[in-house]
Amino acid sequence: MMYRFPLEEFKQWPTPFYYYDMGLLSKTLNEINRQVKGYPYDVHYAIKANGNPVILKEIVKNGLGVDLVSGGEIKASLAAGFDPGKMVYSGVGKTDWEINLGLDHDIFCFNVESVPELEVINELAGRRGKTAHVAIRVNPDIDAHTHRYITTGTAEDKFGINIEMLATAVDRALKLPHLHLRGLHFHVGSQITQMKPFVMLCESVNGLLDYFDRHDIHFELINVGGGLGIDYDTPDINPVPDFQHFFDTFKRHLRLRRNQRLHFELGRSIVAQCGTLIARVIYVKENRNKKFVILDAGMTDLIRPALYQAHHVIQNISAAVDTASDVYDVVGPICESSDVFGTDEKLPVTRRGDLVALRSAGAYGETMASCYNMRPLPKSHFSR
Ligand SMILES: Cc1ncc(COP(=O)(O)O)c(C=O)c1O
Ligand SMILES: N[C@@H](CCCC[NH3+])C(=O)O
Repeated sequence: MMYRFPLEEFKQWPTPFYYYDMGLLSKTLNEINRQVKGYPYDVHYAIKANGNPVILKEIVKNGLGVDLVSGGEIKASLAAGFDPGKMVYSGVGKTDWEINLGLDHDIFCFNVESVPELEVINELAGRRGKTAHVAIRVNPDIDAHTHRYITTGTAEDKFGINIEMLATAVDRALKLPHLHLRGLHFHVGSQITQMKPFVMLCESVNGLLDYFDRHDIHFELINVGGGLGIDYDTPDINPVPDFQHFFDTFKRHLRLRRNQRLHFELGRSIVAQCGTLIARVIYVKENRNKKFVILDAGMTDLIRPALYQAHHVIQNISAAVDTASDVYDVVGPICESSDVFGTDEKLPVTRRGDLVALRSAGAYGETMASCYNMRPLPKSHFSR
């Protein structure tokens, strides 16, 4: 059965806009908390997936920490009420002002991606008379087999420190006077739907912990990043991702040491399914071989299809259930040939003024919107 949107309300709001099902977000967060209860696990929300203040408030309320990648994200998470004692900050190119902002707020941990960054954080912490808490981001060289633009954990990617250079980096971190090394950080990629890459990650972590144990180096935490994928094809069948399978993988395969905590940084799996981009049909036009549905939303509102050839389920939510169907390319109004949401989409016969839903758009939708073609940013609305 098709998800029921509040159509009468939608008719009154200017399009395009993001609509968030807050009940689903709450259910998703409850499920995460249920799965980690009783385990030494800390879950951080990767705010890059969605920084909408209303969404953030709900996540704060559910007690999660936050995973950051910029000074702007530090500011947004402070404004939303996240506890700095639960803030972790990754990124290959942290600038001085961003590091200083993190230091001023005594964030829980900088996930450091290079030896030069270790040196800079040490120097900036020293100048403030502080100790910076750090974890070293390891590039585990695991291919998560997702789209090549969203793999992060292979040796060719810019992220983290290669395993063969790790011992030297750890040694350096332990010697720098204004750093406290909390542990190791990993992240293998995004939209991962098979558990195999996570099992491989656990095996890699186990091997490294054995190695450091032998050298009498012990870590208080391991951070395995995020990456759990969602069901883009059938969002109504799997509105809440399979967190049980995900956390069980780590419970079964990762050999945590005594008093060691396991950190996670989940983005997409928390917010993707609760968000939908709602657009209005401006025109339906026929060319020689194609019929086009032209929406008032484009790649500026949701860039994932143009950037990663991603597909979001497209639904005409105005059409009556028994309407005859036709086949269309669904496109936006932007002056780019890649501004296409779907080709050969079977939809009910569609007319100017109909409302169209682009599903599973809660993650990397609103946060990646741009003003290209001098368009305004999309607005947002929330379920009651
Ligand atoms: C370091 C780090 N942590 C967490 C995430 C969140 O990933 P996801 O949204 O796939 O859970 C990302 C993005 O891929 C990341 O780069
Ligand atoms: N923005 C990407 C994922 C990248 C995640 C950040 N490393 C997406 O929409 O799928």
